Amino acid sequence: MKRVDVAAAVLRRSDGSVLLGQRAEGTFYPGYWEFPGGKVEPGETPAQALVRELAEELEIAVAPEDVLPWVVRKHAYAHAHVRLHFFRIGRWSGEPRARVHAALAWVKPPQQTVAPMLPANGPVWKFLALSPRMLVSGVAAMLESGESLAAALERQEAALVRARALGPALVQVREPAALAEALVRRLRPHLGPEDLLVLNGEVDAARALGTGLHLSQRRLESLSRRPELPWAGASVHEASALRRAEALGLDYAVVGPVRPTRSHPGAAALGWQGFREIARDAAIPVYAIGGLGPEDLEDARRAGAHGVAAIRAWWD
Ligand SMILES: Nc1nc2c([nH]c(=O)n2[C@H]2C[C@H](O)[C@@H](COP(=O)(O)OP(=O)(O)OP(=O)(O)O)O2)c(=O)[nH]1
Repeated sequence: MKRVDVAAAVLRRSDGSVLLGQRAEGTFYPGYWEFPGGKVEPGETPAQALVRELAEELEIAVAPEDVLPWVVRKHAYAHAHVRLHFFRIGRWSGEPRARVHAALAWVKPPQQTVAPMLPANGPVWKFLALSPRMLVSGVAAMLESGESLAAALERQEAALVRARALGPALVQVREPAALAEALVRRLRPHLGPEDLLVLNGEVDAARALGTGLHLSQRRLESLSRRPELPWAGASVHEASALRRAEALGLDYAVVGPVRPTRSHPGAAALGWQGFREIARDAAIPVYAIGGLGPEDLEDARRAGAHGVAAIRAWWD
């Protein structure tokens, strides 16, 4: 079977909408919607191919440093096995024009207002609903340092309100069961349809609370199937665990620690280079964690991250 490398762009405007193109008559899968891009030519890197394709297909110019690696998906079509290198681009010059597509549309995830999408793109569209900001809760740690439950919940609530001022949030509740429930009850009134809660705990508890699920690397390694919940992700510390999260079809992974942290003092920090090596060619979005805050988002994206997960940065 022929193997083809393809580079595709998630061009995102500041309102969150993403550009899709409809494939023209006379091509493979005519009428289907895709992310702009095309085949990688011999001698090109996928990022170089994308800059060329975007100039040819849309007449826009993108600087190489604005082409940010995101996820790599494999798909077996009847005509070829494709490896799709998706990049995120938030800055370009020129107004996109349909030079090869039948139509162009700006669509705001998660609503998919155009259809059908190319078969390989379903999971990718789902990933676009994930916020770049994950807040990891810390109520148990606050109680350990002598704070009252009321004060700890109050701080978590205030942290969520601050984070949401920047856009939708993904909240990971990482607490013993009784605290988790109290925290979910406290945070939920602040959440809108674009926010997402995941429980670091048991599948049944997540189902009962109506949240997604976050797995530790140890729990990830004990599973042979994806938990049946709409959203599920995992923390991983090495590439082999990331491969497992991908194989189970999880929606995201969290990789770290990037910097030394107070919550995991013994763990060796990866640094951005170590993070980059683990996250390279990941099939699912990867959050960077470990001594990071919202101000690290730009560096994280350059290293291939979907976003930043933070604990203390939000509530300190
Ligand atoms: N550009 C793009 N291609 C995608 C996406 N999803 C997806 O499965 N693909 C597949 C479809 C094609 O097999 C391949 C893209 O190839 P292409 O558009 O350069 O070329 P093509 O097969 O239509 O035609 P040609 O260049 O051989 O004339 O990747 C996507 O979102 N964007």
